[in-house]
Amino acid sequence: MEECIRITNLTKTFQGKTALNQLNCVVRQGEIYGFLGPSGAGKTTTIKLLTGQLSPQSGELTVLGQPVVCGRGSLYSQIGVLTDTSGFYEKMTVRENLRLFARISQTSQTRVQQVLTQLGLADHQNKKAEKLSRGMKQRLMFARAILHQPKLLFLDEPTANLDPATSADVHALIREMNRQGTTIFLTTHNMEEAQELCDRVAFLNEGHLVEEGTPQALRLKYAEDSVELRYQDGTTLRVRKEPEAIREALKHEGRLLTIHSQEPDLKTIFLQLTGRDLR
Ligand SMILES: Nc1ncnc2c1ncn2[C@@H]1O[C@H](COP(=O)(O)OP(=O)(O)OP(=O)(O)O)[C@@H](O)[C@H]1O
Repeated sequence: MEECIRITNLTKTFQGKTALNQLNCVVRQGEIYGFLGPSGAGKTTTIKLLTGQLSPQSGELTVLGQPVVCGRGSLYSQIGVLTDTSGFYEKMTVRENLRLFARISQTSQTRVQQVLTQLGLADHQNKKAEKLSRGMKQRLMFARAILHQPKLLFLDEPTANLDPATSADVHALIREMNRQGTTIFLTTHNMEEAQELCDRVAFLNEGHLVEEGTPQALRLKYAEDSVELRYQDGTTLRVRKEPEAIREALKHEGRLLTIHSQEPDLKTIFLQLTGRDLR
């Protein structure tokens, strides 16, 4: 699979304080890559560096085959960014906002109608942006970010402060965009979100990348080396995850109901690796 993002030995400091320290990672084209870490880990800083809004102290960044140069906008026609500071004009309607952004990004006006429909905004297109619910505002920001059909979309905490139903809608949108070929670089501290959505995840802690892999591979890697057997009479047995131990346990008189492998969730793995919770 082709590379979409390459980060090599990236270091960023703010007034002498290290935010990112010798970071390395590769995002492949077509994947949903989750960049996970607690508050202050350096997630937003990484997005700003990758989108040329900050320059690093050292290291190299390549996005869609081009070296990233701070302040140079040559990538902007191919990437979309959604952060909590992504804006729109409150006093303009949904449609007017998108028509304006379409003009700025030299996107056809027919695309506006397409995006309004795709994001379920068509029925709200004549509403002023300030009158939208939080979930609909998030959709409008998404609409703005994907209007020009970017190959790569950066989503900085796309479901922060959204209720579960709206978050589920946003997840569906992310999946849909990804199905249509957009690579997604997503930051979150919501581990369930990451587990459900991401093809691969990276754990960031205090500016270091401490682990990376598919959610399933990580769960297996950090799985306890024991299984739990549950019998109809209510007995449970925990034995080593080895054929001999399991065979022995199967000799138990009661009728076996289930065998569970003890796989931790991403939150537990992060805690185990860093001693920190993901808040
Ligand atoms: N412009 C800045 N000036 C000084 N320090 C900064 C600046 N931007 C970020 N930092 C510091 O860099 C570190 C990483 O911040 P960053 O915003 O990237 O974290 P984050 O993982 O995105 O956190 P959150 O989940 O809260 O958004 C923090 O210690 C933050 O205080």
